[in-house]
Amino acid sequence: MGEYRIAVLPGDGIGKEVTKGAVEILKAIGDRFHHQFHFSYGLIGGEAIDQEGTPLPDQTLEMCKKSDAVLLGAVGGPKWDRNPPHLRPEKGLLQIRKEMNLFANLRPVKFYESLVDSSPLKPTVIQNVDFMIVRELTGGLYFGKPSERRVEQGEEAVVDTLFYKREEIKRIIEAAFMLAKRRKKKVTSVDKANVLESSRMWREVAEEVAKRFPDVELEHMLVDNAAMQLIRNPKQFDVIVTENMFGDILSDEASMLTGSLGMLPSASLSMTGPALYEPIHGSAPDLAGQNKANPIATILSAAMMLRFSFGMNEEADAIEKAVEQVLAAGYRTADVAQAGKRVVSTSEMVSEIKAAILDDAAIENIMQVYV
Ligand SMILES: NC(=O)c1ccc[n+]([C@@H]2O[C@H](COP(=O)([O-])OP(=O)(O)OC[C@H]3O[C@@H](n4cnc5c(N)ncnc54)[C@H](O)[C@@H]3O)[C@@H](O)[C@H]2O)c1
Ligand SMILES: CC(C)[C@H](C(=O)O)[C@@H](O)C(=O)O
Ligand SMILES: [Mg+2]
Repeated sequence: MGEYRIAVLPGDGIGKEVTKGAVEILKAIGDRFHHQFHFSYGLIGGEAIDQEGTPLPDQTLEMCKKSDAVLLGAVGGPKWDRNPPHLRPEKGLLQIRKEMNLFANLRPVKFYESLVDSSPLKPTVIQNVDFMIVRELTGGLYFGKPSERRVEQGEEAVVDTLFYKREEIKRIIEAAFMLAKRRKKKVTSVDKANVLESSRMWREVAEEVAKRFPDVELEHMLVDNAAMQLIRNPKQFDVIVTENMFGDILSDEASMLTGSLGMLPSASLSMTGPALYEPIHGSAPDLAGQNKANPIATILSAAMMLRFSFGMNEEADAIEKAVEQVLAAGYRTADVAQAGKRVVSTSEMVSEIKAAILDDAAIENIMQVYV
């Protein structure tokens, strides 16, 4: 029996509700496949500021570094929006990404047939969409220094810095090519090379890396065009690789191809240490505490954890299949609700997915007896 230590950081707002759901699903997987998952909980974000005076307490970071994988909900909320920069919940998230060297953020965008009418886009545009956004996560505008307000010639001014070392660009582009090699063999590198020097180096590095992957096609696309192409013809994409902030924006946009921001999971990987799994959405203060949020993005993030961190493909498949089954049966949280479908709460959706996982196990047991 395998034993795995999972650090859970629920964070703020709906982060708590959706991680609670994903933990329940992991427990069901543990029961069905006979794995021991040990969960330990830590503070991050606004709640950590309130209780410990810092958005990422040392204890939380230590616990995560010692774990086999981390599951995170979301951070942030209006309560902390006027705090100084070092006391913002989002700072805790950026710090944990940096401290754990989680440079590669994988955000898969996958179409679900049963949600075809939940997206505002036409079925012909979104049917069979299946691509991966590879977002650089520990560099770029989010981390460059200086980032400050200052006075220049008596005028109030402000600066943020888009900084990358060549090596940081190289490793994320390599990650994208490695993924593409196992997929449809196409990398779209998204940049703003017509304006930004950082993007011109990005393009140069992409071309160097591409030479080592002759069977993978490389295309460059300017980010403004990419934002448009994602809506015009998303089926053209296989792997998109891009800078931190471009990836943040494009992935929220891409979520609407699946019907909701509440559907998109992610994995943040480092070269060596434990990985972190989180939905791409935020703490949704408008839904917090109401048992209305869609837990599927976090549940699918847990499936990514099983696949990438623990090598459990069958277990990850079981979660993904259960999600598909429950959606196909017509259960919907409010964000993807359609006329004639059954609108359920966060906890009801989790129960349905859990039941589908365990029902399947029951069928398997019966088949083992008779077949
Ligand atoms: N990874 C993170 O922790 C993360 C990501 C994004 C935003 N945030 C933070 O969250 C706070 C709110 O930001 P925002 O409103 O711009 O973004 P958000 O992602 O929290 O919400 C955007 C919209 O999508 C909806 N939504 C998001 N997740 C949903 C879900 N699972 N089910 C149903 N609907 C969902 C929300 O109700 C809202 O209307 C901010 O403090 C922001 O910094 C955190
Ligand atoms: C909360 C914020 C710092 C974060 C980001 O921009 O990376 C979020 O939007 C995300 O996509 O994970
Ligand atoms: Mg974002």
